[in-house]
Amino acid sequence: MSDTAGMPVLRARDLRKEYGRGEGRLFAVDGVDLDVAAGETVAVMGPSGCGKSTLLHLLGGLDRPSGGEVWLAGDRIDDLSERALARLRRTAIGFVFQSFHLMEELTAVENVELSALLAGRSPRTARRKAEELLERVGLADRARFLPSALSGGQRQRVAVARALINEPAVVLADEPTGNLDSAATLDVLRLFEDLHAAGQTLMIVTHDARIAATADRLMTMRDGVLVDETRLTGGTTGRLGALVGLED
Ligand SMILES: Nc1ncnc2c1ncn2[C@@H]1O[C@H](COP(=O)(O)OP(=O)(O)OP(=O)(O)O)[C@@H](O)[C@H]1O
Repeated sequence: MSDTAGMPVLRARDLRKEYGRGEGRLFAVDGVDLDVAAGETVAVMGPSGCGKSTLLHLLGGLDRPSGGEVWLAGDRIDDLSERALARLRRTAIGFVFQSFHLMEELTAVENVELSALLAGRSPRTARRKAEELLERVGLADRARFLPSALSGGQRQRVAVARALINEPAVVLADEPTGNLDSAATLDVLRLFEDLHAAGQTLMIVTHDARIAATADRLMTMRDGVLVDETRLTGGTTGRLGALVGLED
């Protein structure tokens, strides 16, 4: 990686993604510029279909842009080879999805350590780090459970542990609480707040204003473009708890 002092962790310039041709052509992302600083939590909101997931996929190298540039930790990534991009996805970016995307036949600890093994860590190191992370997300006692024996909130916490295991420059979360009830939502939000407090750079796509309220910055998207940007005071669990209405 290049010298990253002062560089945003994530940068997009005139980022575009179009689908289809002719009459059916659709600009899912239509010229997005953004910078996310180290340690910042950014929330992205907007109506269904406005391009939020597409934007996140472009930023995380899950999808190729039709135009524009993506920079991660000082390096341009949109023009990398498939092989280099795959390595980057494994090591520099942590993804959290709405539907968790856990391997059903693997236990919680195996799901978490798999990412470290794929990134080339030794089995012993991968297991140790996976166990530490499960402890950090409050699931030390569920390490040997299969996903089917975990609640939605617990599954998402396993997914967050998995996203963190290779110490990514940024965690990209796409509707991380979209499948969760209020109590589980609060658990996952607390976890994101802990990550934020620990200096993890985070970008969270959400429909949930409570999540957005915990971010440093809220970006609003419409028809493939960022139409508004608001700097927030940054969330705390206490404020969040009050918002969710589940705490004193
Ligand atoms: N692979 C694809 N092929 C064609 N069109 C697509 C594809 N993926 C997304 N789109 C279209 O691009 C637009 C943006 O989709 P995207 O999933 O990014 O929106 P979103 O804001 O994340 O929506 P939601 O909030 O409902 O998840 C939509 O109109 C969608 O139908």
